[in-house]
Amino acid sequence: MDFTALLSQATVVVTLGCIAATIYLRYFYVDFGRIGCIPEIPGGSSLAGHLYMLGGDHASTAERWAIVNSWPIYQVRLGYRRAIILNSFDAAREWIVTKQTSTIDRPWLYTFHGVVSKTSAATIGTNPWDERTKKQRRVVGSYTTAPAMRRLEPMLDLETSQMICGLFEDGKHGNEAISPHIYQKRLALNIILMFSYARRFSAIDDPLLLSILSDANTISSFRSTNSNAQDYIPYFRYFGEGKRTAEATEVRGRRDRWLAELLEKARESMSLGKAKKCVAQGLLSDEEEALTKQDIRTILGGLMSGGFETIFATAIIGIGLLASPAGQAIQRSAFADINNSYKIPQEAFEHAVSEEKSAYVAAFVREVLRFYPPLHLLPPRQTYQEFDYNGSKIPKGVLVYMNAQAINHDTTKYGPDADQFRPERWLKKDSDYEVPPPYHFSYGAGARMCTAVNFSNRILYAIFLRLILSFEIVGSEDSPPETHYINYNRNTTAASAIPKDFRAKFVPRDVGILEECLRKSSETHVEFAG
Ligand code: HEM
Repeated sequence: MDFTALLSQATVVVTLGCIAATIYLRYFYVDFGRIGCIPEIPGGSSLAGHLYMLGGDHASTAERWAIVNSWPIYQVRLGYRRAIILNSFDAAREWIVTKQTSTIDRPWLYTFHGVVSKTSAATIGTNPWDERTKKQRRVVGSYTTAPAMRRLEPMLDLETSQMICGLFEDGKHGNEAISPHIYQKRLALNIILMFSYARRFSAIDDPLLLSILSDANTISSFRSTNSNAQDYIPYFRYFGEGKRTAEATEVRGRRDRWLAELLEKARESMSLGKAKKCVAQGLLSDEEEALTKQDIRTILGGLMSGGFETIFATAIIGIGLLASPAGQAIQRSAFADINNSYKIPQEAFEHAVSEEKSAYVAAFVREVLRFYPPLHLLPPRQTYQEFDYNGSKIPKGVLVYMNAQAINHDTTKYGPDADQFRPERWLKKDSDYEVPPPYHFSYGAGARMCTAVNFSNRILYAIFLRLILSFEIVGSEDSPPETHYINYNRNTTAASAIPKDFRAKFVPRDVGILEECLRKSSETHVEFAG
């Protein structure tokens, strides 16, 4: 065969290949065709859809698209998956609360479910909706009811006091500016560990503590839309992006080891007859729910991943806000309200773990969560059944994202001052904008809402009340906190928004009273598994 014939044969093969690829990408690659009634962001490419157009900060780009197009809800393509993004309070309420039975499912994602969770269990928050998930939710819910929360008070007392004590001592009684991050990290991790396994770390440089913190952070990155193109473009699972799979496999091994070690410790201390009231021991001795090993691992995995970074991130940015110039007036208002709510500061310190009596501090907690949602794009939902929306059928199995950053700053719901941090908005009706439950979408909403809303609000209330009561918090001049609601985030490609580093002085309001409060708190008895 001569060269010209060969060339023309090759041209035919390439042309046919291109036609086949185009037909495949156009008609077979994407899971669902365009959904009629919902506008689509223009410009997606055949293979990646809008994935790379979302840039390095998916929540902010999605928020900008909603604003410039005046589309509170729109559709995009993330590789082969069609996705609906909800950007306004009303759209999110309609889809996630009013139509909750239709949007209760969660998608299967290659990296998280197929790799990270392959050898151990996934988590409740990532599981599809079925009888098993329903049962697991019910079981977790039973550990955060009001009576169950009373059992949490001693551990909350211990951890918040240790955090205050660390800032007081290491900050040389308010003379040196320090970074508050590690104290909040330890607090959040210890509370979740004590709640789940009756374990805690006393040293902030304990190697297991540091390993859990770093692994939890890496695992959370496998849930982000930004860092896992292989979830949406399946071919990457075998080529260039395969290094994410290798990373996921490595961290999975370490995570499995420390989860197994924690469960074994809880089991051992039970067999020694030490009755502890942690979730692991409750699950191991359960006789009512017929829990399997997989149920137990899924529940505990869910607690460890759901609670840690969210509490930590919220605590840190709340402190950053208080330490900023604008936060000084907020500290004064909060301190005045605490003093009005209690006879003496010692009483306020003690009761901070058992009630939420200061309306201003409770409003501060709600405003921190609204303004700085720790998860900007919430864990994805998937439609569970077909339903009607604006005259079109939304098929079963479509991805749905709540953009909490956009929803929580929706000016049509919160008013023109939605981009201002104002706890007062929750205290009295001082504007035409009244916001119904869930008030903000940082905990999600509807039937898959966070199972630990009351628990988390109580933890955050105790942290902020005790901090404001104990200290005047002043940001350092050379390393001040960044408090802009987008720019504060250290890594916009991660799933959780962890605030950038900053330093602050924690100046005791009254050393005598503070020492008395800490002494009293140190007498609280908390049991550990060892
Ligand atoms: C500031 C603290 C927290 C925030 C902002 C938060 C936020 C969230 C969000 C956004 C979801 C998904 C909700 C949805 O899809 O509608 C979720 C689910 C969940 N959270 Fe939280 N969370 C926090 C603390 C905690 C804590 C402390 C725990 C456990 C002790 C926890 C356990 C869970 C569980 C088990 C789920 C899965 C629910 C399901 O899929 O059915 N969370 N959380």
